[in-house]
Amino acid sequence: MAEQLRIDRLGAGGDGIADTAAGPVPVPYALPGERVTVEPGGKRARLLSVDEASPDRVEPFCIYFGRCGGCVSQHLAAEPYAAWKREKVVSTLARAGLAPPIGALADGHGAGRRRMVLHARRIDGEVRSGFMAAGSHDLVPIEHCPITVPALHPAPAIAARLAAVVIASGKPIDVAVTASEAGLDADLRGSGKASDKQRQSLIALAAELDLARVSIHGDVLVERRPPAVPMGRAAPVPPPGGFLQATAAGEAALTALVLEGVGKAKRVADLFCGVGPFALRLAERAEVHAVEGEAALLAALDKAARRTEGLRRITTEQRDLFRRPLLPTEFERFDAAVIDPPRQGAEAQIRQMIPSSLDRVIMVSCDAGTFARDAAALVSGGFALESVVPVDQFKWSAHVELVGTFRRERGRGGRSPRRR
Ligand SMILES: C[S@@+](CC[C@H](N)C(=O)[O-])C[C@H]1O[C@@H](n2cnc3c(N)ncnc32)[C@H](O)[C@@H]1O
Repeated sequence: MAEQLRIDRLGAGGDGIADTAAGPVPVPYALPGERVTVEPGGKRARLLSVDEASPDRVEPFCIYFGRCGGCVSQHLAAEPYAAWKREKVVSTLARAGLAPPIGALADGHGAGRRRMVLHARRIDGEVRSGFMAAGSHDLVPIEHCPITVPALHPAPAIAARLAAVVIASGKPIDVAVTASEAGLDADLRGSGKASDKQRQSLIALAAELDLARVSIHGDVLVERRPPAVPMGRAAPVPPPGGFLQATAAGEAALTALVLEGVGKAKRVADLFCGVGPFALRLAERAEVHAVEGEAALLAALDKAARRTEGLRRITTEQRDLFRRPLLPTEFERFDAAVIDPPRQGAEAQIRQMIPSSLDRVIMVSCDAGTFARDAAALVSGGFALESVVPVDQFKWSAHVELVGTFRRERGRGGRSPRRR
């Protein structure tokens, strides 16, 4: 039965929250101050109508908003949106006992997302592609996603054509499509091994659709042009489906903060370096040791570094930094370390940094919770958290990236640096 609620606050995931006598009730797409009618049930109530709208409510620009599970906050005006995202960082750090200077939310969206992972499925005999509905396994077919760069607007139709070659009835296919300088790069996953006939059809489609590269489960079927992504003076070719920051603007904002944090350091360790967006730019002024678990990402970085003139020396090391973090003695040759771990953070690596000779650490993170945990460990180990800047790379989602700059406090722990 429908009921009326008053929304009290905006939750971390973007739902409006009504604090009722029975506990908090999350209402997707509702805003603080609004009176709404909802259908209760499950973990979240369903919004039926907004009876008194917030002055912060705006018209969502995407026709799929509310059905597609990608964006959660297109209905919120720009200023309260930025305040909500920044506040997520402020409160998460405060819960870990940290109150550093926190900058304004930096734009990381720019021209839009340069990669999208589309799901493709056969619906009524036709292969369609799109995103999953919020909190469900239902496919919402889309024509184009307006938060991607224009080059990706044809991607849903392309993904459906590629998936149709390998799709078995009922089984969904994921197609990661990346916009590169040389055109679109598509990687298909979920189909199992493709037959020779299917591989030939995909190669023919790559030519028909003028794609730069097509791969299946990371195995390149055809590379018509190397799908390079410029990073400073260099332009690595990321391996199929390999990690890449979601937007060029986000990568630029994160890199600018990394470069600023590293300052005049002459020897820098770049941990969890990926394909090298930081290492390749840092090497324009410092020697870099780049460490990463995935061999294909490191190989792309190494190849780009060797092809680029005028860079300082970049050495690479494949290493599982969860199981085998760099040890305190290994940091003796560096003036600064950059660390950009996956969502789960870098607990083991941070523990080894504390008793090292490092006096500058720049931590990039896509998860405020694990950032707060790791930052608190560094702070109790003798580092000061000098600044944090939240970066909005995944605009209109609930995610926020952040960059923290740490400097060792004088006389607080750490080995003496080796004399050079
Ligand atoms: C958030 S991404 C950052 C990559 C890079 N800094 C960038 O900006 O593109 C995290 C990186 O950590 C790598 N990674 C994940 N687990 C790892 C591990 N246990 N050891 C080393 N690297 C790992 C991933 O392959 C990925 O490249």
